[in-house]
Formats: sequence, structure tokens, C-alpha cells
Amino acid sequence: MYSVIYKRLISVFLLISAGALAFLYFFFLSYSNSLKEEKRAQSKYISEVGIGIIESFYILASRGEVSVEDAQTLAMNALESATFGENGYYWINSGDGVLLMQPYTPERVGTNQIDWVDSNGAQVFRDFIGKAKNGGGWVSYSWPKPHSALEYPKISYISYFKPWDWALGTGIYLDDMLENIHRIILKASGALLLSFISFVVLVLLLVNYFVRQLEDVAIRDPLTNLYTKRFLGEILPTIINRRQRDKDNLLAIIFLDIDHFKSINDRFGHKCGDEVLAKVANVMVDNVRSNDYCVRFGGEEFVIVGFFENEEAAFNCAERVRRKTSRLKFKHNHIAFEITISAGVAINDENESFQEALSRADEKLYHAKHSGRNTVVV
Ligand SMILES: Nc1nc2c(ncn2[C@@H]2O[C@H](COP(=O)(O)OP(=O)(O)OP(=O)(O)O)[C@@H](O)[C@H]2O)c(=O)[nH]1
Repeated sequence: MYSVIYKRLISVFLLISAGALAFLYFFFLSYSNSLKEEKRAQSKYISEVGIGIIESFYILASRGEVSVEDAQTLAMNALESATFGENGYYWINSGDGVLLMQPYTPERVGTNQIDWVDSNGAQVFRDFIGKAKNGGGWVSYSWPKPHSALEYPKISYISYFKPWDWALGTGIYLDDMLENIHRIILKASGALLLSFISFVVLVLLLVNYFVRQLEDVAIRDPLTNLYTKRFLGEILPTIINRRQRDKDNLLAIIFLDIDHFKSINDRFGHKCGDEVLAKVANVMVDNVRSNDYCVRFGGEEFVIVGFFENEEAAFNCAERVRRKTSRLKFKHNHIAFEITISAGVAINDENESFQEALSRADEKLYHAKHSGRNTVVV
């Protein structure tokens, strides 16, 4: 029964794991898309900040505080030194395609780039100017990275400053952006995966704990901690199997019953009766071998199922339990009392069923009761 629970648990675990992986995959896609959008928005914002800087110098020139030429130089100097993120920078070209400022390709500055085409044949500056004059927008193209001659795919936002006929651009190299995004996502996915694994491990530990508790409830009697009658039924095939294999030993059933137990309950109360039951159970467990079974069969009836060399050894075991029980000392409300048990022993050979042998042990217990109690009958 419990292996079925475990198998189902494993299936549920695999199902949850598949769900979690699918979730991570979709999380990766949607998070990476939203990060891309965010990067683009950042780039647009940076471009607008650049226009704001140009505007502030334009105002100085309008007020006559500096000449237009100086204002433009100051604006270009300010923007030239502003870098952001990985490989992020500003550049400016005029409305007819002359590159006015570009921090990493000084050789092109002052030259007209209107006919320059990138490695894919795109007329990049025409696109820049077109977008800029139409209120600003994105242009995809390829451009060398700072300190490199190789062209890399790039996406730039171009803004236009009409009073000076300037197109201002800023952009992100796609590989930088993706590397950045992957790094962020890897961290986020790692954290998610770790939390998920911790959660699953915790759930499995809890389920395992409760399954074990359930197992114990079904196997053990809570008052005496002995095996239950139901459990005896479950392990009977194992016991019979061993009886068939173990030719050196005999399977014995010892039926035990506390004498006049009702009067203990009546005189000292049910709680005191429970204590007596628990103590007798302890005596049983302490006087059998570890692979024998001590079972609480009914109210104050117990059964020991074990393998012994011969009938005498089984009798001796029952006799030991009887003797040690009779030596137990109890006290309730300053009244000391002792108890005794009676027992019947039956050997279960291959010619009879376990149930038949159990009934015989019960009959012998009956004889023990009728021959004065506190005795063992074989
Ligand atoms: N305290 C306690 N009493 C129980 C429990 N289960 C059964 N009993 C009581 O055990 C008593 C058994 O009484 P009887 O069957 O008359 O047997 P007895 O008094 O031991 O008499 P003999 O077996 O003939 O010696 C009943 O009073 C039950 O109520 C239990 O879990 N706790």
C-alpha cells in the first residue's frame, strides 16, 4: 500500500518537475522579451536625455551667454564623454549626413557619411536622418564596436534637434544586450530553480514523515506499541514462508491474557488499567527475540508469534513472561497491587493452518484460566 503511495508521489514529483521546466522555459521567453523592451526603452530615454543636454546649451546661446559655435562645441564635448552600460555612447550627425561627433571613430568625424553602407548593404545614415526628421525612431544596422574594426548588429534610437539640424543617436549592440539579459535570466532562473527544489524536497520530507506516521498507526497499537492484529494478518504470508524454509525451528503461538483484568479497571480505573497493559507489553517485548512478533490481539489479550528450537523453548518463553509479569509492582492511590497472566502455547506445524493453531493456543489459554490462572499450558 505504501509503495503505491511512494510510486504515486514519484509520478506527481515528475509531473511537477515537467511543469516547473515548462514554466522556466516560458519565464525565460517572456522575461527576456520584457528585458529587451526595457533595454530599448532605456536607450530611447538616454537619447532624450542627450537632447535635453543639447537644449540646455542651445538656451545659453539663445540668451547670448555663449556663441552658437561655443554652445555646440560644449554640447558635443559633454555628450562625447558620456558613456553608459556596455559599449553605450552618443553620436551626432547633421541633417545632411556629416558625422559631427563620434567618440570611437574620430577618422570619420567631419566627413559626410550619407552614402555609407553597413555590411548588410543598409544605408544607415539615410535611415538615421529619415527617422530623426520624422519625430525620432529605431534603426537596426551594423556598426563597429568601440576599439574594434568588426561590425556588430546594433539597434539605435535617433532623435532630432531641429534648431541645429542635428540627429542624435545612441544605441545598444544586440550581443551585449543578449549577454546581459541571459546573465540576469540565469540568475533569476537559478534562484527560482533553487526555491522550487527546496520546496519539493520539503514537501517530500513532510509527505514521507506523514506516510511513516500512518504506517505506524496501522502497524502499532498506540497504547502498548505492540503490533496490531491487522498487521499480524498482513505479515502472515512472510511467517508461513519462513516456517516452510526454517527446518531447524518450530513456529509457536503463545496466547496470553491478563487475569481478572476487569477487576483492575473496576478498582483502580481505566487509566490505571491502561498502564498495566503497557507494562505487560514491555515485559513481552523484553523477553522475546527481536524477530519474534508481539501482538496486541484484543483488549487484554496478547499473542507472541515466534520461532523456537522446540516446544519446551516456546513454553519457557511464555513461562518467563508469566513469571516476570507476576513480579511487576503497581501502586494506585497508595494501594499496591500485583497482577498475573495466563498463557496457552501451540506449535504450528505444516499439517494445520495458522488459524487452527491460533485457536488451539486460545483453547489452552482457556484451560490455563480454568486450572487456576497464573499458569502456562502447552
Ligand atoms: N483499561 C483498559 N481496559 C480494557 C481495554 N481493553 C479491554 N479492557 C477491559 O478488559 C477487561 C476484560 O475483562 P474480561 O474479559 O472479563 O476478562 P478478565 O477480567 O481479565 O478475566 P479473565 O480473563 O477471566 O481472567 C474488560 O473490562 C475490558 O473493558 C483497554 O484498552 N484498556
